[in-house]
Amino acid sequence: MSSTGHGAVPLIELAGLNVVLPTGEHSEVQAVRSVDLVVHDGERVGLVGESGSGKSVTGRSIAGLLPTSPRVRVSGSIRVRGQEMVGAPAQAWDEVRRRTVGMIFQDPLTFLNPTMRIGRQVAESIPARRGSRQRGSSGRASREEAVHRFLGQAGLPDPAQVAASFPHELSGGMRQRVLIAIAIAKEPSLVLADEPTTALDATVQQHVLRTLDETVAELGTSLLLISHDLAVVAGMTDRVYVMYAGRIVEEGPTARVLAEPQHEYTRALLRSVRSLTEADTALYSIPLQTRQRFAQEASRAT
Ligand SMILES: Nc1ncnc2c1ncn2[C@@H]1O[C@H](COP(=O)(O)OP(=O)(O)OP(=O)(O)O)[C@@H](O)[C@H]1O
Repeated sequence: MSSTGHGAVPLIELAGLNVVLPTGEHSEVQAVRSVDLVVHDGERVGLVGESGSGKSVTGRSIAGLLPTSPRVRVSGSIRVRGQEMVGAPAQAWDEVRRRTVGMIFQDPLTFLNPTMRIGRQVAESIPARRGSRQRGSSGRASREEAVHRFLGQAGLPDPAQVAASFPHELSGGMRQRVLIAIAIAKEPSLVLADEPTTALDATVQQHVLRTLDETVAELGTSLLLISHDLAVVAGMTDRVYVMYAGRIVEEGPTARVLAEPQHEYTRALLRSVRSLTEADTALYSIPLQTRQRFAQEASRAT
């Protein structure tokens, strides 16, 4: 039993992970350096750090979505439910993405197929095993019902209309909710959200984060939330990793890390949030409910 009281096999376990990426014909960058990171079932974990610190490359490693160039070098260990994935065949990664990890990225337009109606894109991420029992028109009807339910769960007010739309017909906030619907339709064990609201304006950010917060809670899935915004991560996670220059520099319960940051870089991140708070613009992106929870946890931790 681990110190966090969870079972012995974590959902995700990175151990000593290194990732080197080519940046030019004769140059490369080590984006991830000796990273240890664990996500247990049902946990909400944050990965925070400034732009370029290696968060996305870490997230992509977990989803098997690193660039395919032979010059990409990955060493160390990536375990998904105990199964070693470094060096695993592409089909094994397909399986992880189909069953275990649902992803939400910053830019929905690069993820969505522009020529396919939203309904079909959501339907395609529903595992086949669920539709296979009912064939024919009743199977189609129940699939359509499921698509509408997932779109509704992701906070889209008129699921039927959204399902009939193409991506370009929706607003940025709606497209981001579609990504949430696609991610949860797989009933994944982990929702991996990489800067899910960074491209949205503040009010829409707040709504989308609240939806993500509620949906993850409702489904009981784990969450790995990647963000440069400490305020967002503070409001939605129980444990946080702080990343700087490819390394994890600090890890712990979110409330403790915020209340007693050990690393100078974490203190600097916190100072930037606090100075924004003074200007009354910080925490703008945190849903009210989670902001209150953060405030309570922070006061308990001090
Ligand atoms: N496909 C890629 N090819 C080459 N280098 C890359 C690639 N993706 C990221 N990098 C480099 O890896 C390092 C880490 O980038 P990463 O995107 O993980 O940072 P990040 O913390 O997620 O920041 P951001 O939020 O800006 O994406 C950076 O030096 C970046 O330039």
